[in-house]
Amino acid sequence: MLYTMRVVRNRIPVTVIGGFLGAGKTTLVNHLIRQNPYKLGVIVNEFGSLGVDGALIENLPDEDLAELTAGCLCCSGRNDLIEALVKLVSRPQRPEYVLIELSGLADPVPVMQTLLDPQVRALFELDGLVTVLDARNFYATLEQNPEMALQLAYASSIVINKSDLADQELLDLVQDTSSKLAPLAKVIRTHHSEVASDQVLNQKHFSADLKEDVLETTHQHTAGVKSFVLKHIEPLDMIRWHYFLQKFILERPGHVLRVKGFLAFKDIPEEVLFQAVRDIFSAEALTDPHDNTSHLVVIGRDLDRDLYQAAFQECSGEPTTA
Ligand SMILES: Nc1nc2c(ncn2[C@@H]2O[C@H](COP(=O)(O)OP(=O)(O)OP(=O)(O)O)[C@@H](O)[C@H]2O)c(=O)[nH]1
Repeated sequence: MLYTMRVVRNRIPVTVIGGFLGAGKTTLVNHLIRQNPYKLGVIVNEFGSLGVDGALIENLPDEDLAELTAGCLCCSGRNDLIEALVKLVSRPQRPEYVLIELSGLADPVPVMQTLLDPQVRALFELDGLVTVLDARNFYATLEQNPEMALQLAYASSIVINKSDLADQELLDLVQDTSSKLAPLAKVIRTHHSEVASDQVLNQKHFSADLKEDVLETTHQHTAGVKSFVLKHIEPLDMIRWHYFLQKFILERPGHVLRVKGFLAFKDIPEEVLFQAVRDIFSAEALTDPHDNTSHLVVIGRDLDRDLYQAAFQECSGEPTTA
């Protein structure tokens, strides 16, 4: 089974904005709208039916804003989100770029998984997850809600906000901890979510433009989340790779949170950009050659790096008959 997909051009990029309650997500959305880098469509999700966050979005025509107030996107499911996305792009003046602001308690994973779904990817391209942090309350939030550490693992950019309310020492500590929890992310410090749009939008975190430095990520371990890089210089055997994918990634969604990297296969000329968010994965044939070796960044909990490296080494060699 060759499961690669061609890169579809002209998909509308989507950036998901997450972060703890009150961290500065709406402030960031407004700041991005003010900069006007693209014609933006915004989807706002919140728990209550009042649509408060929607009302807080400024300077955006009503038709470019979709409010999902029926429940938390991570619980109410993908259909509401897909409907909102389709509605935004069905307008004569369709947006060039879509922002999704999650509710402060939402798990970003179901939303990212929806955006990685092949049908959704026909029209939209997940660009990245921006996680906004309130620097002053960071450690208290993390202590009271350790699951937040896992949410950071998926971030492509971290905005350490409210720097006006924290001293230098605390900001350094928050930066250090958050980069360990989010080894794939770029970290930006600011106040009032004042971030230049080109620092968080169009980062292509989920596309074939994967930045090389990501692959140099070293082994880190904080709050149970660790990351490491698997490398293989021999081309992989497709059947053995499928076994590895099944056993070491897809069957371990509670442990393997995020995988990203390049794969080179025997007898297949194009290399592949592989991405997984828990048990949802995608693989795209690269149009430009990489270096014809395989590298995967793996982020997860309670993972044995040596076991993973040994199993990944097994992915070359003769096809198994099992
Ligand atoms: N002092 C200070 N206040 C800020 C900063 N950024 C945002 N705020 C304020 O913090 C409050 C919450 O900001 P929002 O942007 O609404 O936060 P949010 O993450 O969207 O909040 P929820 O939707 O409730 O999760 C607002 O009163 C903002 O004006 C900052 O850097 N410094």
